[in-house]
Amino acid sequence: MASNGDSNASAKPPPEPSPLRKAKFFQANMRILVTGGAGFIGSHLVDRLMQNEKNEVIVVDNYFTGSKDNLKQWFGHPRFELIRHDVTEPLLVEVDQIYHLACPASPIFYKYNPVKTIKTNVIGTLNMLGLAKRVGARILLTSTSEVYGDPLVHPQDESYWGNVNPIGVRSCYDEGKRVAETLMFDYHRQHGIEIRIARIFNTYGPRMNIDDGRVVSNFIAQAIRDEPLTVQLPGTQTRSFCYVSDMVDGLIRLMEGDNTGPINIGNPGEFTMLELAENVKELINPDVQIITVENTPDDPRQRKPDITKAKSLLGWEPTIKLSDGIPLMEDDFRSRLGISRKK
Ligand SMILES: NC(=O)c1ccc[n+]([C@@H]2O[C@H](COP(=O)([O-])OP(=O)(O)OC[C@H]3O[C@@H](n4cnc5c(N)ncnc54)[C@H](O)[C@@H]3O)[C@@H](O)[C@H]2O)c1
Ligand SMILES: O=C(O)[C@H]1O[C@H](OP(=O)(O)OP(=O)(O)OC[C@H]2O[C@@H](n3ccc(=O)[nH]c3=O)[C@H](O)[C@@H]2O)[C@H](O)[C@@H](O)[C@@H]1O
Repeated sequence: MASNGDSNASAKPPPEPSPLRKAKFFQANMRILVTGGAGFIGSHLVDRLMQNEKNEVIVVDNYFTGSKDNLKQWFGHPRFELIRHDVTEPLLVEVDQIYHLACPASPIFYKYNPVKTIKTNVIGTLNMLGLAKRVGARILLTSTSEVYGDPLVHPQDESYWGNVNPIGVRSCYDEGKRVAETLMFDYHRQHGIEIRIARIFNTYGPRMNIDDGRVVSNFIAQAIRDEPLTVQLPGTQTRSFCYVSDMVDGLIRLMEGDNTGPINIGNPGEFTMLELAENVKELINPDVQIITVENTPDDPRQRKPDITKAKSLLGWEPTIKLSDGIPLMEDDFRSRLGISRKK
């Protein structure tokens, strides 16, 4: 039985998986559902899952922030299926594992339609838990460091309950994810569902939307286009940036391991936004200007994961440092923007 590393919270055994899983001559693949699989992290996760020829991957996505383009390498593949579907509606598929990522992640997108963001987090997670219960699937939720709000404890470990504004403009996302975590544990305790919760810290890499609005994609696109890097005030706020391949590795280890979580997955290297801008300037365009602009309400002032649990329970730690990850992302952005390096 899985544990959260501290105690065994489950009251019931998990539901039986499909009888096919125990069939003597069963040859078929592990069927894996990835919600939000057309998005940034989801599409990289799909690439990794598809490398294992025992996996069949089903993606559902409503394309709000994701794109079919991120998955075009798998179109027509016999082990791959893509369904346009909104997770706020029930879904009937027969699967063994569910990676539940569907949710807009960039603040400008999750604040665009906050009621829909809440519905996606609450009703969407409820629907995916209902599916997990019906078919006996293991389900992993991609929660967020935003459950810690504007943290008063630094770095953040999983035992910290957070400092979250329940009525602010970010609440649709951070409170939404907190309720999603609650639902996961209630289904685990009440129905024995096998759950996994990853608390993801800021992740970056190729395939982020160029106009995504998140800080790394903004700075890289601005540096390539020779536009000033917009550091939101005060500029001393910190974030810790994890390269997407490390993130995907952590998510798969969590899914395959024996611990429910929540487990922080992120890179503990901590940077102020001014330092990040200086790094991007140095690596991509030493002539670019750095300017300060107004910030948005409730922006967390500091963020850095304590990854002791990920190290000890998953044997995971990040391998790619920011100065190596930024050039990899620059290559992708340059090819999509059609702007080559200056000679
Ligand atoms: N990238 C990060 O730094 C980060 C940090 C913490 C948590 N997360 C979580 O990881 C997950 C993926 O984030 P991402 O950065 O890849 O974001 P993303 O916006 O690129 O991907 C989210 C995907 O979900 C889809 N989606 C949104 N609402 C949906 C709905 N109602 N029904 C079906 N599909 C829907 C979008 O179209 C998109 O393809 C999200 O759950 C996010 O909260 C990401
Ligand atoms: O890791 C997480 O848990 C969360 O991190 C991000 O949220 P946030 O850290 O606010 O992401 P950004 O919008 O990239 O902002 C990071 C910092 O950069 C600053 N920023 C942003 C954009 C910009 O152009 N300039 C700038 O200085 C912001 O003020 C903020 O302090 C993600 O977008 C969430 O989906 C995710 O859940």
